[in-house]
Amino acid sequence: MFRISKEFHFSASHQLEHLPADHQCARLHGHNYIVVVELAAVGLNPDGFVRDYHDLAALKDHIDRDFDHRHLNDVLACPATAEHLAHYFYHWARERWPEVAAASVSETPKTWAEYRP
Ligand SMILES: Nc1nc2c(c(=O)[nH]1)N=C([C@H](O)[C@H](O)COP(=O)(O)OP(=O)(O)OP(=O)(O)O)CN2
Ligand SMILES: [Zn+2]
Repeated sequence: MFRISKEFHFSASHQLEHLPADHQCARLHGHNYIVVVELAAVGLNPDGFVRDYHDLAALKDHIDRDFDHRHLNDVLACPATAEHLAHYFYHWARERWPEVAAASVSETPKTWAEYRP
């Protein structure tokens, strides 16, 4: 199995309003997010790729347009946790590229959430 991944960055605010008021993440705050999308294939295409990294430019465009410097509570229909973001980016990418196997989101240098069906 071959696996490739590409990383995307954006900065955004969020507020986890469902958490208790004394939880720090119930306050308005922001992160420098990292999104990693992983693609996998048993064989390579004639170019020797799982898929050309360049094909993933549409995800960068989507992130730049709809996530970067946005308030994520206004973007997602569910609480903007790292888990929900990973789930969202997995499905967005998988609808376009069948090799997509997982998506991960980091909010801080110490935390990662992954969605992998
Ligand atoms: N499972 C999850 N837990 C938390 C999420 C999340 O999306 N999924 N999000 C938050 C906050 O939004 C934020 O990310 C704070 O994370 P935390 O690791 O607590 O950040 P700190 O920098 O304060 O961490 P310390 O190492 O404790 O300083 C919270 N939890
Ligand atoms: Zn946060």
